[in-house]
Amino acid sequence: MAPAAFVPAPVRVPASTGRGSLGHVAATQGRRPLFFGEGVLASSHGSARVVGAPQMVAPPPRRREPSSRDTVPIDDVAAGERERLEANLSGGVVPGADSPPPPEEEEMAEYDSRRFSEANPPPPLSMKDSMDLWIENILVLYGDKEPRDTVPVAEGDVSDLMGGPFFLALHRCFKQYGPIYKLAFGPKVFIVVNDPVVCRHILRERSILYDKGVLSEILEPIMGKGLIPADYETWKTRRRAIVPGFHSAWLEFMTGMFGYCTDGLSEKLDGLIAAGEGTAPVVEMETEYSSLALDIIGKAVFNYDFKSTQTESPVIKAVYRTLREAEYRSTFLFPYWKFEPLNWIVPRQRQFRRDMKLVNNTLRKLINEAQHGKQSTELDDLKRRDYENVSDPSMLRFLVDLRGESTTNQQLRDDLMTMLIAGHETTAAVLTWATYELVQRPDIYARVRAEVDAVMGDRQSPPTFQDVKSLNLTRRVLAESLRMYPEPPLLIRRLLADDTLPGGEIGKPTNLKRGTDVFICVYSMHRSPALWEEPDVFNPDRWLKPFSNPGVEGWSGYNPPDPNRASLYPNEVNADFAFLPFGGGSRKCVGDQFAMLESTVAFATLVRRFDFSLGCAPSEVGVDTGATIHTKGGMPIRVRKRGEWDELNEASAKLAQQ
Ligand code: HEM
Repeated sequence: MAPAAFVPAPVRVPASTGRGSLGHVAATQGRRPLFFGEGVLASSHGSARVVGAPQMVAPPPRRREPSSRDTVPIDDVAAGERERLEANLSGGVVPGADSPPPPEEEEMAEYDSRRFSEANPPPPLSMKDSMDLWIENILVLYGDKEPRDTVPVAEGDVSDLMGGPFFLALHRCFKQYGPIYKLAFGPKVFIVVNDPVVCRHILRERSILYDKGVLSEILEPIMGKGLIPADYETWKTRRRAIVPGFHSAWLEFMTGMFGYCTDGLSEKLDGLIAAGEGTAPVVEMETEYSSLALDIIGKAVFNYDFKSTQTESPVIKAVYRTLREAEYRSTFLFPYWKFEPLNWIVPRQRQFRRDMKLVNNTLRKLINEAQHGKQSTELDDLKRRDYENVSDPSMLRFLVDLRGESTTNQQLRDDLMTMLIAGHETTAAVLTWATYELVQRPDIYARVRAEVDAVMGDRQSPPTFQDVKSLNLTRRVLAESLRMYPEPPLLIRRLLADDTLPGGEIGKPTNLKRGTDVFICVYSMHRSPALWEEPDVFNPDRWLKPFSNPGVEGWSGYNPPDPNRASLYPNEVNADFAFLPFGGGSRKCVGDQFAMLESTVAFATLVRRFDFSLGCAPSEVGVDTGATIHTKGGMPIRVRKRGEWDELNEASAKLAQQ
């Protein structure tokens, strides 16, 4: 791909805390890296061992036309997921893969990627693997060994990376070095990729070769063996059990619950407006969305009403601190909390232990109650359950009742905790940034309002599952928010066998050694001028147009989803891995449809009842990161009763004349 694609473009993001750019370009093979320093980013693991592995060059990725299996009808979400999963689990590389032909046995080295399949995963990394990779990197660093790849090395100082949100620092690197580059901290090397073809390879075609690496180490103390950090065998079993839980009857019932919980937030906003006595209050909406998402996920996952939009309790506080700790830890690439004495000395760690105890006790109680009322039921009967008339419609109940699934209470606790964390801040962030963008575009806001009015008619009740299917622009607004603010902005992987990344946009395959840590910077890919027209502009209508980029190898072009048949929301498949709001491949988010339905219902409900405008200058909204993209100091939104914001009314009037 021509380097011109990476001419720096102004990135329109809210004011960040980031500083300066990373020094100058280091030619790939020449100068040695770089970021010696505090070593904050050094991971304790992450190296590899190669036993005489011949370096293979993968064939160039073929252009892949979307096939019928790529689109998942919303009415059959769980079935589609299961089909995908079963195909993945049935052995061999994931279907649809541009995989090389099977090699001759004697050609295969110990960690040759082609040897492995879902049925025969690569062995976990050992200490020796880590040492081997470190030694190789040190030899390369001192010029005693040729690097095995030609990937540019981002040079600079570690403080350049640490001076603000990490993903923004990576985005600066992306603009300087292109779609694949390396961050090197002495002997510790991270490969950063932002190319759809390479992402497809890592997430789908060779997903078996990549585990969650440092992310698992960080999250394991909180999530245990939940899906995100779980070892492969546990993940395989639990994902099989959990995915069918998101079946369409349950999602439909949940849609009603999303509306019910949003009504709680609406009542609170009504109260604040009334208390303002004529002055529209400025409400910190990031916090409100966070409370709403907590209420929803608590009800959905274990039928627990946090009522956090209305009250505060010790459990809520403990949950929040635990969630914050999970986020805080995911910004550290060195798991210092694994050093046990610190857990007793550092006040933050002591607080964390107390919080975990309280949260675990609450979860244990709920799990015991669910086990008590266990009614072993076939999957098909669970999918036909009359959710309107069951006392506990939660995911926990489903997992306990599912016939043939027997698991420990500890595993259930880990499953629930993982879903609580994974489904909370992510959804809150989508709503926060969608609001931020929309209030700056009264023209689009007026159209969303008109759409919601048209679909809802005179009904005051929240949107239903059927309504969501008609809220086309509203759904595109949320998809566009996820493009501009992907949650999380980075995906983290570690390679478990030697592998060759396809050329992708840089046109050259890249050889990687077992143990290499890889970051997929989704944020950069979603804002790449090579893939998106005016990537920094909020334009929900971009999702209406098919487009393609012939400059990108393997790019088959984005196909807008067909609302009559396909997934209601743009996704990684119809965008051919250029859009990764929920990841992709076998580790794709299990809660994607749940989250999008939730955001659509909440957003439409609020748009119908209130006029939101920004309570400060756009540039005053700063960006920060944990696992998701947060604001630096909140999202101040002026809240008025519907019809009281003049600019929006004018835009609506103009729209009516057209
Ligand atoms: C807008 C909201 C959400 C976003 C943007 C989001 C995003 C993601 C992404 C990008 C991944 C893949 C991570 C990776 O590949 O490393 C993921 C995984 C996951 N998400 Fe979500 N998520 C959201 C909501 C939810 C909800 C509501 C739930 C549960 C109810 C959930 C549960 C999970 C789980 C369990 C995984 C791990 C899947 C696995 O490894 O098999 N997420 N999510």
